Amino acid sequence: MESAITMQNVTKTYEINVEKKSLKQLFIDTVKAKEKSQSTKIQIFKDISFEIAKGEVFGLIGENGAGKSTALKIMAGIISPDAGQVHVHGSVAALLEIGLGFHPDLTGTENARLYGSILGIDRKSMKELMPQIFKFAELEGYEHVPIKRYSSGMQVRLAFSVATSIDPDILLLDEVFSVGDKRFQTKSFEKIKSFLDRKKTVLLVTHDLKIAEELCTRIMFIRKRGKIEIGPPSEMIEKYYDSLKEGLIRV
Ligand SMILES: Nc1ncnc2c1ncn2[C@@H]1O[C@H](COP(=O)(O)OP(=O)(O)OP(=O)(O)O)[C@@H](O)[C@H]1O
Repeated sequence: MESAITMQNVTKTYEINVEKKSLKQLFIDTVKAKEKSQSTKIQIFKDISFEIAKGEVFGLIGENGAGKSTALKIMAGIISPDAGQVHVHGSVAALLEIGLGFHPDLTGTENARLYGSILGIDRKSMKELMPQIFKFAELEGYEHVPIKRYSSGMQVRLAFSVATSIDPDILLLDEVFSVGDKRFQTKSFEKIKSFLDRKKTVLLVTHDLKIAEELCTRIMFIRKRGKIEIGPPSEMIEKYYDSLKEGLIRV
């Protein structure tokens, strides 16, 4: 198996401030060199290891707050784990939040160019790609309109189109199908499947289990408190349903 991503013994903890202080109090504390306000730690993952093969559409499912986006952000190199190692083989394009990185006052073209440059695509190649980017996104005519005039669906379509048009080795998608209409969804599925045909790797966070089952080759089910299980889509989805049922019974 040729590996696209490996995570080895990864641990991730977030620190959150529990004490609410006014700005004035924070200033006084700083001047008096008082101890930092109280914080609490939440552990998302403890010592997790797994490998994603080249050519997989790998799904991440689990309840709200389980750590799906955190896992994706670690793999995209946006956040670092506290311990452990992450190895990524190939170029990565990440679509993590609606309009992530889009500047409201810049036009669609300017934002696409900026996004491309962040992903390491030179200006000339981006210029050549621009017509097909706007065509796939069904945004022809909106090239020079500021992003703040785009609907959230239009922004996602543009971001998806840029990320897929630059043809990365690994594509990370976080909940991109919750926006956009059915027809665009179908078109996006085809695009993802074409990635699969060309041995590219796609990582997909979704709450839509039908989409997960249709698209994924394997699924990682993240339980609360960071326990992970990886297996065939139908098996993992069943486990997720069972855990949701257990949760309801407890409530
Ligand atoms: N920057 C941060 N600082 C502190 N805590 C955070 C931070 N980012 C996420 N968290 C917390 O970490 C946990 C996991 O968050 P994450 O966004 O990874 O979950 P998720 O499974 O993607 O959730 P959802 O399905 O709701 O998007 C949550 O409890 C969240 O509040």
